[in-house]
Amino acid sequence: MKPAGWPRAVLFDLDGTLVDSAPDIAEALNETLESYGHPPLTLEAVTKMVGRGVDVLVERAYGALGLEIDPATRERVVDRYVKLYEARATQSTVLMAGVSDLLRDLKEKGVPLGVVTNKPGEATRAVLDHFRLGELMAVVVGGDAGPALKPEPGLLLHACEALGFAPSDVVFVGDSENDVLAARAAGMPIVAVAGGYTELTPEALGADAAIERLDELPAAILALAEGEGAPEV
Ligand SMILES: O=C(O)COP(=O)(O)O
Ligand SMILES: [Mg+2]
Repeated sequence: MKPAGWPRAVLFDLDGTLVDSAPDIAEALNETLESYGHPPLTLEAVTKMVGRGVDVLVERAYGALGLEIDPATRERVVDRYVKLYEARATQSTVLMAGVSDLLRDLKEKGVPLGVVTNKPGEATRAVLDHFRLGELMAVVVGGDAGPALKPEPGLLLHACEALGFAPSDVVFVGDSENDVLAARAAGMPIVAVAGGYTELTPEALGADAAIERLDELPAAILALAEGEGAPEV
């Protein structure tokens, strides 16, 4: 049983958790590939490449096309991709089901909220502001904030520090193995939500709680606060 007022804050992953951003990511990535004379990838293929940050996205795209990429070229390709993505980050992107209600509900209950994503900060803020979610966030940490990307714990620890709360008092909500590993390494409780950009089920991700939809989050948090562990898988 956790003390009253637990958790002190809730942090969310972005891509595949709060927003379905894969269509804009795929479009910007394909524009980038085309500008270098390479063929496009399908939305389905790109969706599975999202979540480890922009360097890995570009590496995976080149790998899928059977192309080698040296570090200097990758840097140039990543720069172009980031520019193209920033220019269209909110064209086809939509909120995941239940996001607005959930965030406003948590906010009304006085729970500070934040976003911790591997997506670079500028595009992250543009997406959040487009959906008027930026104003709900006490902290927003993007992939270029300084610390190593998830699955390393640094971005999450950075957010907890900014909020002034111990990691064990802050719940993280994400869609991928990356998020689970980062939270574990940071010492944070983690809730995995289905419908994101992994082929694994939320149960298989090994989180403290697994939910099908975001509107199940308050109940999952309550169960964690009451000391109910993750269901056996
Ligand atoms: O890979 C990315 O750029 C972002 O992914 P995330 O929001 O799931 O961390
Ligand atoms: Mg994600």
